[in-house]
Amino acid sequence: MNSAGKLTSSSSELDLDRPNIEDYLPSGTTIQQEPHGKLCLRDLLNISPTLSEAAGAIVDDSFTRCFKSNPPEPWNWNVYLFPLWCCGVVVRNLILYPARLLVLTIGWMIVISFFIPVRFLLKGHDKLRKKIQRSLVEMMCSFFVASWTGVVKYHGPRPSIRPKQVFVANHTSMIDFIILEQMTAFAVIMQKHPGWVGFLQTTILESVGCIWFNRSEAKDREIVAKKLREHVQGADNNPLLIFPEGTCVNNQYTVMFKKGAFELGCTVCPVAIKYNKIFVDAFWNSRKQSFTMHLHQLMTSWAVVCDVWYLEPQTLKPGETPIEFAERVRDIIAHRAGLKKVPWDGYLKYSRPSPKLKEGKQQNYADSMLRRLEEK
Ligand SMILES: O=P(O)(O)OC[C@H](O)CO
Repeated sequence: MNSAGKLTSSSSELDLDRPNIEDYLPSGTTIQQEPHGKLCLRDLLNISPTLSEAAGAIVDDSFTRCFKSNPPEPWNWNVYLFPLWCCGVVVRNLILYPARLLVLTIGWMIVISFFIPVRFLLKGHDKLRKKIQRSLVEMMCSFFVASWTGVVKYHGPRPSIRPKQVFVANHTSMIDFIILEQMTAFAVIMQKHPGWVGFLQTTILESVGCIWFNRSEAKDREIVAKKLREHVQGADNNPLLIFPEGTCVNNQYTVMFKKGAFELGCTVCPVAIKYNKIFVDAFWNSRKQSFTMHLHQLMTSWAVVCDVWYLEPQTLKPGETPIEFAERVRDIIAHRAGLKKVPWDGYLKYSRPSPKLKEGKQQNYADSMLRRLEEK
């Protein structure tokens, strides 16, 4: 790449990474709109863009922003709205929640009472057993969606079982998987969880070909890569679903896609998921709450509203690398779901930045300084 090209790409990366300092300034004004005669924090930040960037990185950075929950806007602030809000709290917690819990329990009882006999009695009839298990998993997910009064609009053709294709979606919560699974019994690649979720993974979900791994184990990653290659070769296997961000992002941003799904030599079918935060924020902030508490939050809200788009399948273009392919698909999903792209690896949530990444950032910064000096 020539130096002009390099400067352009680092410039766009810096743009993606630019902090929202204006969010932290008094409302109604921007850095550019200075009130006359009064010296404020804004004036100080205006002295130099570098200082403004540094201050931005201290108060807020694009990585942290990807994982920030969005608390609901308060609307109970006057004398007639407050009693209405109180009624809502009572209805949601004392009427809707128990009713939804009952629906979920009944649903579970139905699924399990069919699942166990099917698993043991249809041992010699693989095709029929797989078909029934697929329907039971879809049914189980439908009960989950009903338990939060999920209002899900699906756009585009429903996925069908075809060999050598992989579905990739942006990731906000484990409920993404439930929402997609109620329509199609995907074989999903996911982090192994403890507790009841882990139990579900290793019993019911394994029956549809789901693959679990521990992202901190390098050995697990190799095994998963091998299992993935085997899975896509099987003509009868359920369609593969991967969340290439590898972690939950707050549905306003999208972090880098891991290249694993894009080097399998398969057709990649992008799926964009956008939640409407009108009643509840569907982002699962796993550092702050367990999945059980996340579900409780959804089940005590009025409804979970979201749109799902099955987008046009994509194939690797001649001369394109898997990383470029991943980036192209990320563009398509980000555009459809209205997500802002940031140049971060989501796994940084769990590990320190590598020297390579730090050097890359330093290089970008040096390039931007050089550019500014050249402009002078
Ligand atoms: O947001 P994380 O990184 O805890 O990921 C949670 C789950 O593994 C998502 O499927």
